[in-house]
Amino acid sequence: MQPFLYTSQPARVIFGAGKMAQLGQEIEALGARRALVLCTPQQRDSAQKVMRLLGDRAAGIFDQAVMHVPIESAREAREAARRLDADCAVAIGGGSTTGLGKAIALDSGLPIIAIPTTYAGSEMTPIYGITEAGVKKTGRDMRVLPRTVIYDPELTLGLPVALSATSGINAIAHAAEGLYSADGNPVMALMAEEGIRALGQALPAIVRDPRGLAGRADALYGAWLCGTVLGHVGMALHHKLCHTLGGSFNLPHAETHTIVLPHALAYNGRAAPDAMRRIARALGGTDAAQAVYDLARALGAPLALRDIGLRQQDLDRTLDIALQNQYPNPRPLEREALRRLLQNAFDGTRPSPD
Ligand SMILES: NC(=O)C1=CN([C@@H]2O[C@H](COP(=O)(O)OP(=O)(O)OC[C@H]3O[C@@H](n4cnc5c(N)ncnc54)[C@H](O)[C@@H]3O)[C@@H](O)[C@H]2O)C=CC1
Ligand SMILES: O=C(O)/C=C\C(=O)CC(=O)O
Repeated sequence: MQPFLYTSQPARVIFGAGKMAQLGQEIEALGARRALVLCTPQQRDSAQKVMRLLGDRAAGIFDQAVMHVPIESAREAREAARRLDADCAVAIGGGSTTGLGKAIALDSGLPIIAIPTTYAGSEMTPIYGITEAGVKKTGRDMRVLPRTVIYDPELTLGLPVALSATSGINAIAHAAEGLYSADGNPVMALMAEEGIRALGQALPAIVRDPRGLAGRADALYGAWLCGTVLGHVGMALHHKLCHTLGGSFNLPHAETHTIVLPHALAYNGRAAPDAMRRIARALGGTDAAQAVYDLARALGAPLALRDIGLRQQDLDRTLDIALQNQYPNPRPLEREALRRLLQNAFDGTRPSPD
């Protein structure tokens, strides 16, 4: 056993079909009276359901959550919270909506209740991201960690199959990098392997039967575990590359993670054999990188960066940005090998050990 440091973060998690009905009690338990409900324009119906559920505890809806939290929408949401005299916020949606709640909490300390409807995992982390003048900055601050999280699989029944697949692999990426994190620990390793296992079984079940509650519940369970890992330990090369591709080329978040992960794992394979063994075991394969690639292919997910809007001429710039700052990674960052990694991800090649 290697030496480790383990710090746990407070979490109140309510899990189960129909559990959204408990929201009023949870707001009361926080000592709050007026909730601002946050959502994307596409999920306004869900926010209206929350409003009806809350009755006179509902302060209003702010429905302008967008991916990567542009500072303008963060400012508008903060202003709406002040104008409506909200003393808490309920974020119903994926990582973009939770991220907007975090931007409010960072500024005001307002407690957030998260009701996740994708598998991105932001609800379990003290990580925030805000985009200003085309540059996305992320940071960690305990003020933004949602105080209560309600996982209700019924709310995910309408998540399109394509987004379910890529969002699920976004979650697997948190756990995979958690397994070789520079500040990993045995508790997070247990959660990571179990999270990958749960998602590896649930995602094919969702593709077969998108409205099957059992598959949806298992995927949300996996997302909770993987999100917890992201919240507790540092990430590495894979998240750095995806952050660069999302922030600088506006590539879609979950799809980018899905395409890059097998190649990042192939790059790190020899430097992190124990993590790779655990990832492969969790997915029932023999090679971690290939098992993730084969899962994505079986789910019908995109496999090549060229298919989601990146251009060949963007690869060198991606590499330059990703190499600007050093960060912990099991294998040192080697320019030529990383360029090969990016080319393989661009082409969608099945990875082989690098
Ligand atoms: N701070 C953190 O710890 C983390 C932050 N993120 C951030 O979250 C964002 C991505 O979040 P995602 O969840 O991937 O996407 P998202 O929150 O942007 O959602 C994608 C789309 O799916 C819709 N949607 C969500 N749930 C749905 C459902 N159940 N049924 C039908 N439609 C639904 C949304 O309204 C939106 O149009 C990125 O900005 C990423 O950086 C992601 C992971 C962790
Ligand atoms: O970029 C953020 O908002 C913060 C972290 C993540 O998005 C994690 C991830 O890349 O999935």
